[in-house]
Amino acid sequence: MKLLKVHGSENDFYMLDATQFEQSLTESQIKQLAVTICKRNGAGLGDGADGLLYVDKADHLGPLGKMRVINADGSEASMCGNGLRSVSRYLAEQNNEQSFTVETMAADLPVAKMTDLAAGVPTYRVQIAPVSFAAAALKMHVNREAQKLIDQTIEELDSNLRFTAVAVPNPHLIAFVDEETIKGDQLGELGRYLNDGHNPIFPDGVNVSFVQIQGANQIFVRTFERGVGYTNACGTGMSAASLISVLLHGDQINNDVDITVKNPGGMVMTHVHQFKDESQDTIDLIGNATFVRNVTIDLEDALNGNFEQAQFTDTGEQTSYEKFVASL
Ligand SMILES: N[C@H](CCC[C@H](N)C(=O)O)C(=O)O
Repeated sequence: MKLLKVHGSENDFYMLDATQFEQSLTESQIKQLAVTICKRNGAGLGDGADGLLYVDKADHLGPLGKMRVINADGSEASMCGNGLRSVSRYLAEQNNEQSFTVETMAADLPVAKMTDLAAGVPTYRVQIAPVSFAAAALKMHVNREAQKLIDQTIEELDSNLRFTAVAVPNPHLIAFVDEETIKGDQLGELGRYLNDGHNPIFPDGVNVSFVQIQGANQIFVRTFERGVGYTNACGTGMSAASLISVLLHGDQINNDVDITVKNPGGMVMTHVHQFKDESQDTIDLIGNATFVRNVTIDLEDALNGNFEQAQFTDTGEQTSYEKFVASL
């Protein structure tokens, strides 16, 4: 079995092209594979990963392929912004196309190859959509079943932070904080509680992001992800944060201009397209699609966590990415 180790802003994944198999994997094999190979601290395949990007033939007519996202804990997400850039690059190079759509759980999304952000840093733009502020779309129960949460405190939380919740379409909870707070572990405390599997607010969990406005059209985003924990970056989190920044801080962060989004893993650009009917809002996410190494391992070995025979071949791209980050 061939895997590619990839990352978007150091949010790293194993990418598996399912079309290599005669026989498709079963749902339980896909889940078991994600949980087994993503383990960190030497317990998984190589350096582990934040999740598994499962690429398959599209069901719909038109898209060049389909992306599924399995978190490190085996839960499936409806969307993955950083992962979609690597999937787009993979499909672009396989099909010699530069602009096309990729099928995801909720929508067939337009993607395109862009000018490299830096030498040796392949760069793609992906559309993040659909957007919804509805509590039902977020599976959120706050403030006595409020239909939306826009820049408000959550009564059921002992926190005086003001939050906004938006699905893109995976669920995100966003709060604007100062530099000191973004460096602390209040984000982790919130993230662990809201993803404990039985809290009454987000029974299905939620990705939680703290956002610091750093200047005109410049933000810093740190995310505690559902099903993963702290990640270096979360593409849908940075996209959601950009949309809410335009909504609540439009004097500093503007609609329809490129926004620089820094994160612990590097930097991406976003571009918010806001419409009167907010359910039509979309966010473009532009950033690296780095292929770090090729991995070959027997499927049964990977499923059983026997990694000794795995073969790793580095592409050399990580050096270029690290040079890019050092230049920020
Ligand atoms: N890291 C991904 C998000 C994964 C979302 C997953 N954590 C969930 O929604 O359960 C991104 O770049 O958008």
